[in-house]
Amino acid sequence: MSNIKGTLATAWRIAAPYFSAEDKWMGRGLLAAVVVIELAVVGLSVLFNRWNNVFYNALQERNYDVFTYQIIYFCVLAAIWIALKVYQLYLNQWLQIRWRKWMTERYLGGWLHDANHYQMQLTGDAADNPDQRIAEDTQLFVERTLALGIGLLNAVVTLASFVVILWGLSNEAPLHLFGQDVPIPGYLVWGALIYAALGTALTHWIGSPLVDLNFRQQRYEADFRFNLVRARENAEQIALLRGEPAERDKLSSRFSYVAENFMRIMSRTKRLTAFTASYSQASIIFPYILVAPAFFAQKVQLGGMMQTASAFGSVQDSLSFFITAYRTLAEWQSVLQRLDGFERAIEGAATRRDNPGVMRVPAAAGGIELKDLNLTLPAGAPLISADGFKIGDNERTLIVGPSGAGKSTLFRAIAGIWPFGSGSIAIPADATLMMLPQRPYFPVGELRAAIVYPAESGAFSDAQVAEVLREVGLPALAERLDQHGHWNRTLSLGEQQRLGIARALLHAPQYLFLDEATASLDEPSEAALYKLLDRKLPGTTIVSIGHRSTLEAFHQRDAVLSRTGDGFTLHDRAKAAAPEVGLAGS
Ligand SMILES: Nc1ncnc2c1ncn2[C@@H]1O[C@H](COP(=O)(O)OP(=O)(O)OP(=O)(O)O)[C@@H](O)[C@H]1O
Repeated sequence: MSNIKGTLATAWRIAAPYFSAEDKWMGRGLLAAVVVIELAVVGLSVLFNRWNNVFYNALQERNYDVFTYQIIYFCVLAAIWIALKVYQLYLNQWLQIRWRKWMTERYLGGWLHDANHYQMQLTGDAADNPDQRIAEDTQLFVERTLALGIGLLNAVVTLASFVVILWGLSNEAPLHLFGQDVPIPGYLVWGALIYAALGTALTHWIGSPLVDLNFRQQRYEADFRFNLVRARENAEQIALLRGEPAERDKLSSRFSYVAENFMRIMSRTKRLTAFTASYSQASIIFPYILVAPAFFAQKVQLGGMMQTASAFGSVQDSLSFFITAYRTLAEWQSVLQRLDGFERAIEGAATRRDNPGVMRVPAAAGGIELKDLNLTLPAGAPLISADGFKIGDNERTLIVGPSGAGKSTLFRAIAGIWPFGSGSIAIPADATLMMLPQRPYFPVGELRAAIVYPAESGAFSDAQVAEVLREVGLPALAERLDQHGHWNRTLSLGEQQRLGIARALLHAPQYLFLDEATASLDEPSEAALYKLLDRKLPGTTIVSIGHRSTLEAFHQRDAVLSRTGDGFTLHDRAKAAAPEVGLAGS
């Protein structure tokens, strides 16, 4: 019971916000229309039920006039029923797409707000495969919630209407056993109730493992898809390393989880279907068995018996709602669990972002200052400490240190996406920062948009883009600005790094952080790019991470991460006299 309450509370938490959002009037209006149509459909089924009585009596009495009248009456009812069904589906789908659009935008907003998506990945929150949650689960949630909600409404209203009819029919055709009337008021209603209650309990008993199995199935499918995408994205590496057999084994093993779990679903579904199919077949003859004694004792006409069978069928259908909807319910519950986990993961990421261990505070003066900073890994192991380390405006600083010391993590903390640790990073309010990694990201699409990312495609003129391309040594690309492509795949890493510098030149941030951003270039090209940065971005503070000693010449200041205890400490290194070819004054 508490499980049902919990599930309904979760469903409400996920579903309700749409109906009080900006689109609420449209959403409520469409929902109301769908509900009203459903009620009208139930009303029609009551009329159809009465029609049974009159129609079959006319047949029994061979009354041609009543027969033809009833055929015409049936056609009118059927025409109205068809129109209602058509519009019910149409309006239902209209509501589905509006609701889903709203939910998708909300989830995209939460997931891609600040660095929530990164935080969720960092801590491995219970939100594997967000793509599946946003794309597939929202669609399933909206569709299944409406199907189940409307189905339940239909079941309740049908039950109420037909219980009354069945009660009346029980009086018309009293239970007749062994030549005697057995006066049980509403015995047809009780018969239907007992029959459905037994069926529901057995269905739940057989089908309950399906909830968990469906949940797992979705996860295995998503894992398999994710690994296929990774293999596609890393095709070159896999081909160069001749990693195909390893990939094939890995993918086959992922798929074996999909197949094994599916086999379990199949065997469970087989048992469930065997039961539900027998149950629904039995329910066709069950009412005749109940009424037959009264019919053969001439206590009731053929029409009465047919009406009873039809009413019994309706009561039976509505009471068996849970049985027929069991698979949908199981799937719906898994979808609920996944969306709930996703919403919680977004909330968790937002809470961590709002209460980070590492505070970013506005710097009173210019520059960036690391105060009593202790960065840790997500699990709490110490990584870097730095206290009173200040990077002055316009300064060019090179940070060196052993691999894995935490240099990139320091950049992440300065960018505000690494919350683990303590202390603070003072940085001017509204400062513009740009991080250039070793492997810059270019969205798939037009080259122009890939270069100016994350700005809009038209934020810079073609002349500006062409100019920086020429300066970074890629003049040929200026001819291809309109071309669509997967630039991370087609351009060499060196070209990608040049494009990264081009992006920095266009955006001209106040603070530019280069994390081995020129490491794939030869030393003369790297030197040329650093000189270009110095010339074109005179007001920009530059902090670089690099392993090459030749980089020192382009920075006024060297900082080093050296091991102290379990972690590393950031401190200045006395700079050896370097030839004046560097940025400062070259
Ligand atoms: N999300 C994470 N979860 C756990 N450990 C992490 C995570 N991200 C980074 N690390 C670990 O933190 C340490 C520092 O990583 P970081 O990338 O900052 O090193 P780095 O000094 O930039 O190394 P390199 O010079 O090789 O690029 C590494 O040991 C890395 O394995």
